Amino acid sequence: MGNVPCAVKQCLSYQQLLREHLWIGDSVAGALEPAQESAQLSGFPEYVKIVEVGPRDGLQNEKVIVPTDIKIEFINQLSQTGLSVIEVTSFVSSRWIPQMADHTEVMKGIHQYPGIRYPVLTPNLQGFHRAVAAGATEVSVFGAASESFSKKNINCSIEESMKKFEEVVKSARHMNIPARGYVSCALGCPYEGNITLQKVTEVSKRLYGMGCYEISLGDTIGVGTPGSMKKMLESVMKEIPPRALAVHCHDTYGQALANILTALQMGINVVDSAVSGLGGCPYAKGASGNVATEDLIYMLNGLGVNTGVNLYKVMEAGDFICKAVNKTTNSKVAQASFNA
Ligand SMILES: CC(C)(COP(=O)([O-])OP(=O)([O-])OC[C@H]1O[C@@H](n2cnc3c(N)ncnc32)[C@H](O)[C@@H]1OP(=O)([O-])[O-])[C@@H](O)C(=O)NCCC(=O)NCCSC(=O)C[C@@](C)(O)CC(=O)[O-]
Repeated sequence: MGNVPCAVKQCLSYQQLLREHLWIGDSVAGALEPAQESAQLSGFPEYVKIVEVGPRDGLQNEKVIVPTDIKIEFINQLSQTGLSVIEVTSFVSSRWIPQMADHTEVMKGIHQYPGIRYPVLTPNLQGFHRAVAAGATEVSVFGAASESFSKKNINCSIEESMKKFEEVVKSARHMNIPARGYVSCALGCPYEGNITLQKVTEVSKRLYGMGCYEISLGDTIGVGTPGSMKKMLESVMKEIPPRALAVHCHDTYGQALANILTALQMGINVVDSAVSGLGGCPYAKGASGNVATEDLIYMLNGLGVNTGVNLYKVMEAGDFICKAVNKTTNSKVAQASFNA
């Protein structure tokens, strides 16, 4: 878009610019548009499912409470992008996470489109029952491989958390509600530093064994590297098949895309990300946002991997939420596109 004259740019909305001029440069065109089947590179999955966590992980750490109608509009916009999974909110204590206090209103207010799943976080039975009453049809329990993080985040030990999660997953199963499991601190803990591979594997195995259909391995503080990601996955994959694993990478040290690439090469085909790279856990101080969905799609398009997601529409949703929360996007792709 560098060759679009400035005067022209000012007359056009960014949507027009995106639609009409962004793909002028041949070098980026291949990655902005979904790849042709023939462009598929070997060694990567044909399709990657993106789990969009922006409305939940992306917003939970925002200090200023985002109005409920903005959250609903944000989720409704994301539903128009081709994403098949959008994590919408958390049924947690509003004393712990004030930003998620409107979980019921958000859940009831969004338009739930057929074919799209809208999971929510539920740490215990109380949260689960409230989520179901609000219309949730998929839930996630969220544990940690670090004792200290578990206590800080959900106020109980790993062992205690497993008992609560078992109750949730059992109840979910009786109601035919799929349950996903998170393992935080899979590549490092803000309180304990290194976490052993054995512990990450053990917690993952327990969540999988109790009936979580997918285990999302969280680099909560974004300290992982392709090397540590590889070792961690090798260990976890001894117990859980790759098709039941996802990666959830924060980008604090700028390694998220490289870590995801490593995971893809190892057979993972589910990746969590947040529009505009929003996000962070209030109990993981200093950690930056998730990998930006825009950057992930750009990379996957370039690899010839199908996601079914429209990058332009995701950028528009990212622009909407960034303006609403008065933030600049952390997505490099969005920055390059809007500033070009
Ligand atoms: C887990 C709790 C609720 C335990 O909180 P607690 O204080 O230990 O709970 P409790 O069972 O002792 O009950 C105390 C009070 O909390 C209430 N309570 C109890 N449960 C609920 C509930 N579900 N919803 C609403 N209220 C609840 C309960 O009713 C009671 O209210 P009171 O009688 O005092 O008025 C609390 O610690 C909490 O809410 N923590 C927030 C955790 C959180 O949301 N963290 C961020 C998400 S995790 C994350 O970001 C990481 C991830 C997933 O993205 C992956 C990665 O990056 O690694």
